[in-house]
Amino acid sequence: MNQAQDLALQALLGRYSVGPKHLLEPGPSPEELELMARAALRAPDHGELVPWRFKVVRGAARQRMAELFAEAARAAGKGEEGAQMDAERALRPPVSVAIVARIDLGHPQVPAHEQWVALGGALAQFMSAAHLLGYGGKMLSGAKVRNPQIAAAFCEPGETLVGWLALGTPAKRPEGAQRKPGPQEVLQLWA
Ligand SMILES: Cc1cc2nc3c(=O)[nH]c(=O)nc-3n(C[C@H](O)[C@H](O)[C@H](O)COP(=O)(O)O)c2cc1C
Repeated sequence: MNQAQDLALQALLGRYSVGPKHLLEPGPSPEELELMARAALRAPDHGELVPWRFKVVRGAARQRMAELFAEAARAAGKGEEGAQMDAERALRPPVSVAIVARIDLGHPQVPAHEQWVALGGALAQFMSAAHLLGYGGKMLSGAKVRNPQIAAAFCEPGETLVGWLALGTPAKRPEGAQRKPGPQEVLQLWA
Protein backbone atom coordinates (compact mmCIF):
# COMPACT_ATOMS: atom_id res chain seq x y z
CA MET A 1 0.00 0.00 0.00
CA ASN A 2 1.43 3.41 -0.87
CA GLN A 3 1.26 6.40 1.48
CA ALA A 4 -1.70 8.05 -0.25
CA GLN A 5 -3.72 4.83 -0.11
CA ASP A 6 -2.84 4.34 3.56
CA LEU A 7 -3.89 7.92 4.41
CA ALA A 8 -7.20 7.57 2.59
CA LEU A 9 -7.95 4.24 4.23
CA GLN A 10 -7.05 5.46 7.74
CA ALA A 11 -9.31 8.49 7.22
CA LEU A 12 -12.18 6.24 6.10
CA LEU A 13 -11.69 3.92 9.10
CA GLY A 14 -12.00 6.98 11.38
CA ARG A 15 -15.55 7.86 10.35
CA TYR A 16 -17.96 7.91 13.28
CA SER A 17 -21.31 9.59 13.59
CA VAL A 18 -21.30 12.95 15.36
CA GLY A 19 -24.63 13.92 16.92
CA PRO A 20 -26.25 17.34 16.37
CA LYS A 21 -25.28 18.68 19.80
CA HIS A 22 -21.61 18.39 18.78
CA LEU A 23 -22.04 20.06 15.37
CA LEU A 24 -20.99 23.67 14.91
CA GLU A 25 -20.90 26.17 12.06
CA PRO A 26 -19.83 26.05 9.34
CA GLY A 27 -21.64 23.26 7.59
CA PRO A 28 -20.57 22.11 4.13
CA SER A 29 -20.79 24.73 1.40
CA PRO A 30 -22.90 24.19 -1.75
CA GLU A 31 -19.70 23.21 -3.63
CA GLU A 32 -18.77 20.69 -0.94
CA LEU A 33 -22.30 19.27 -0.91
CA GLU A 34 -21.99 18.81 -4.66
CA LEU A 35 -18.74 16.86 -4.17
CA MET A 36 -20.51 14.71 -1.58
CA ALA A 37 -23.36 14.09 -4.04
CA ARG A 38 -20.78 13.02 -6.64
CA ALA A 39 -19.42 10.51 -4.13
CA ALA A 40 -22.99 9.27 -3.47
CA LEU A 41 -23.47 8.77 -7.21
CA ARG A 42 -20.45 6.42 -7.21
CA ALA A 43 -22.32 3.90 -5.02
CA PRO A 44 -23.33 0.62 -6.67
CA ASP A 45 -26.82 0.93 -8.11
CA HIS A 46 -28.42 -1.88 -10.14
CA GLY A 47 -29.97 -0.46 -13.30
CA GLU A 48 -28.59 2.99 -12.43
CA LEU A 49 -32.02 3.90 -11.11
CA VAL A 50 -30.66 6.40 -8.55
CA PRO A 51 -33.63 5.60 -6.29
CA TRP A 52 -33.03 8.52 -3.95
CA ARG A 53 -32.97 12.29 -3.68
CA PHE A 54 -31.11 14.28 -1.04
CA LYS A 55 -32.79 17.59 -0.10
CA VAL A 56 -30.58 20.21 1.50
CA VAL A 57 -32.06 22.26 4.34
CA ARG A 58 -29.91 25.29 5.16
CA GLY A 59 -30.32 28.93 6.16
CA ALA A 60 -33.90 30.15 6.56
CA ALA A 61 -35.37 26.79 5.49
CA ARG A 62 -34.26 25.40 8.86
CA GLN A 63 -36.85 27.64 10.56
CA ARG A 64 -39.61 26.23 8.31
CA MET A 65 -38.47 22.68 9.13
CA ALA A 66 -38.44 23.58 12.84
CA GLU A 67 -42.08 24.73 12.58
CA LEU A 68 -43.00 21.45 10.86
CA PHE A 69 -41.22 19.44 13.58
CA ALA A 70 -42.98 21.41 16.34
CA GLU A 71 -46.40 20.95 14.68
CA ALA A 72 -45.74 17.19 14.34
CA ALA A 73 -44.74 16.97 18.01
CA ARG A 74 -47.97 18.71 19.07
CA ALA A 75 -49.99 16.39 16.79
CA ALA A 76 -48.25 13.42 18.48
CA GLY A 77 -49.47 14.70 21.87
CA LYS A 78 -46.16 16.12 23.11
CA GLY A 79 -46.45 19.23 25.25
CA GLU A 80 -45.01 22.65 24.37
CA GLU A 81 -41.64 21.70 25.88
CA GLY A 82 -41.50 18.60 23.65
CA ALA A 83 -42.48 20.68 20.62
CA GLN A 84 -39.64 23.13 21.31
CA MET A 85 -37.17 20.26 21.74
CA ASP A 86 -38.20 18.85 18.36
CA ALA A 87 -37.92 22.31 16.77
CA GLU A 88 -34.37 22.50 18.16
CA ARG A 89 -33.52 19.30 16.27
CA ALA A 90 -34.12 21.20 13.03
CA LEU A 91 -32.31 24.37 14.10
CA ARG A 92 -29.18 22.96 15.74
CA PRO A 93 -27.33 21.37 12.79
CA PRO A 94 -25.81 23.96 10.43
CA VAL A 95 -27.03 21.86 7.48
CA SER A 96 -29.56 19.03 7.36
CA VAL A 97 -30.08 16.80 4.36
CA ALA A 98 -33.41 14.99 4.03
CA ILE A 99 -32.97 11.50 2.61
CA VAL A 100 -35.83 10.57 0.30
CA ALA A 101 -36.28 7.10 -1.23
CA ARG A 102 -38.00 6.68 -4.59
CA ILE A 103 -38.39 2.92 -4.83
CA ASP A 104 -39.96 1.54 -8.00
CA LEU A 105 -41.90 -1.44 -6.62
CA GLY A 106 -42.85 -2.63 -10.09
CA HIS A 107 -39.42 -2.57 -11.70
CA PRO A 108 -39.05 -5.64 -13.95
CA GLN A 109 -35.33 -6.27 -13.19
CA VAL A 110 -34.44 -4.55 -9.94
CA PRO A 111 -36.38 -5.69 -6.86
CA ALA A 112 -37.14 -3.20 -4.08
CA HIS A 113 -34.46 -4.58 -1.72
CA GLU A 114 -31.74 -3.88 -4.27
CA GLN A 115 -32.96 -0.29 -4.61
CA TRP A 116 -32.84 0.15 -0.80
CA VAL A 117 -29.28 -1.22 -0.85
CA ALA A 118 -28.39 1.37 -3.50
CA LEU A 119 -29.82 4.13 -1.31
CA GLY A 120 -27.84 2.90 1.71
CA GLY A 121 -24.66 2.81 -0.35
CA ALA A 122 -25.28 6.35 -1.59
CA LEU A 123 -25.88 7.60 1.95
CA ALA A 124 -22.68 5.95 3.20
CA GLN A 125 -20.64 7.44 0.35
CA PHE A 126 -22.17 10.88 1.00
CA MET A 127 -21.32 10.64 4.72
CA SER A 128 -17.81 9.36 4.07
CA ALA A 129 -17.14 12.26 1.69
CA ALA A 130 -18.41 14.69 4.36
CA HIS A 131 -16.03 13.08 6.86
CA LEU A 132 -13.09 13.30 4.45
CA LEU A 133 -13.89 17.01 3.96
CA GLY A 134 -13.64 17.48 7.72
CA TYR A 135 -17.36 17.52 8.60
CA GLY A 136 -19.22 15.45 11.14
CA GLY A 137 -22.70 14.10 10.72
CA LYS A 138 -25.32 11.73 11.99
CA MET A 139 -28.29 10.12 10.31
CA LEU A 140 -31.51 10.55 12.33
CA SER A 141 -35.09 9.50 11.75
CA GLY A 142 -37.77 8.93 14.40
CA ALA A 143 -41.55 8.77 14.23
CA LYS A 144 -41.77 12.19 12.58
CA VAL A 145 -40.71 10.73 9.22
CA ARG A 146 -44.21 9.21 9.14
CA ASN A 147 -46.00 12.47 9.97
CA PRO A 148 -48.14 13.18 6.86
CA GLN A 149 -47.40 16.94 6.75
CA ILE A 150 -43.65 16.42 7.12
CA ALA A 151 -43.60 13.59 4.58
CA ALA A 152 -45.58 15.70 2.10
CA ALA A 153 -43.19 18.63 2.58
CA PHE A 154 -40.22 16.51 1.46
CA CYS A 155 -41.65 13.80 -0.80
CA GLU A 156 -43.48 13.48 -4.09
CA PRO A 157 -46.29 10.89 -4.15
CA GLY A 158 -44.85 7.37 -3.90
CA GLU A 159 -41.62 8.48 -2.25
CA THR A 160 -40.57 7.64 1.33
CA LEU A 161 -38.90 9.99 3.78
CA VAL A 162 -36.05 8.04 5.40
CA GLY A 163 -34.79 10.76 7.75
CA TRP A 164 -32.31 13.61 7.97
CA LEU A 165 -28.58 13.71 7.94
CA ALA A 166 -27.36 16.39 10.37
CA LEU A 167 -24.08 17.96 9.21
CA GLY A 168 -21.60 20.46 10.59
CA THR A 169 -18.11 20.99 11.92
CA PRO A 170 -17.45 18.49 14.71
CA ALA A 171 -16.85 20.11 18.10
CA LYS A 172 -15.07 16.96 19.25
CA ARG A 173 -12.94 14.31 17.65
CA PRO A 174 -15.24 11.81 15.92
CA GLU A 175 -15.08 8.54 17.83
CA GLY A 176 -17.53 5.89 18.83
CA ALA A 177 -18.24 3.14 21.30
CA GLN A 178 -16.80 -0.16 20.12
CA ARG A 179 -20.14 -1.94 20.01
CA LYS A 180 -19.79 -3.36 16.55
CA PRO A 181 -18.29 -6.79 15.89
CA GLY A 182 -14.74 -7.10 14.66
CA PRO A 183 -13.95 -7.80 10.99
CA GLN A 184 -13.39 -11.54 11.67
CA GLU A 185 -17.02 -11.84 12.73
CA VAL A 186 -18.53 -10.24 9.65
CA LEU A 187 -16.10 -11.65 7.11
CA GLN A 188 -16.68 -15.38 6.97
CA LEU A 189 -15.16 -17.95 4.71
CA TRP A 190 -17.83 -19.81 2.80
CA ALA A 191 -17.09 -23.34 1.75
C1 LIG B 1 -31.66 5.34 8.19
C2 LIG B 1 -31.05 5.54 9.55
C3 LIG B 1 -31.78 6.14 10.55
C4 LIG B 1 -31.24 6.31 11.82
N1 LIG B 1 -31.98 6.94 12.81
C5 LIG B 1 -31.43 7.16 14.01
C6 LIG B 1 -32.15 7.85 15.03
O1 LIG B 1 -33.28 8.31 14.83
N2 LIG B 1 -31.56 8.02 16.24
C7 LIG B 1 -30.29 7.55 16.50
O2 LIG B 1 -29.79 7.75 17.60
N3 LIG B 1 -29.58 6.90 15.53
C8 LIG B 1 -30.12 6.69 14.32
N4 LIG B 1 -29.39 6.03 13.35
C9 LIG B 1 -28.05 5.51 13.70
C10 LIG B 1 -26.95 6.57 13.69
O3 LIG B 1 -27.05 7.41 12.57
C11 LIG B 1 -25.53 5.94 13.69
O4 LIG B 1 -25.28 5.25 12.51
C12 LIG B 1 -25.33 5.00 14.86
O5 LIG B 1 -25.46 5.73 16.05
C13 LIG B 1 -23.97 4.29 14.82
O6 LIG B 1 -22.92 5.21 14.87
P1 LIG B 1 -21.70 5.17 13.85
O7 LIG B 1 -22.24 5.68 12.53
O8 LIG B 1 -20.66 6.05 14.49
O9 LIG B 1 -21.24 3.75 13.78
C14 LIG B 1 -29.91 5.88 12.07
C15 LIG B 1 -29.16 5.29 11.05
C16 LIG B 1 -29.71 5.11 9.80
C17 LIG B 1 -28.87 4.47 8.70
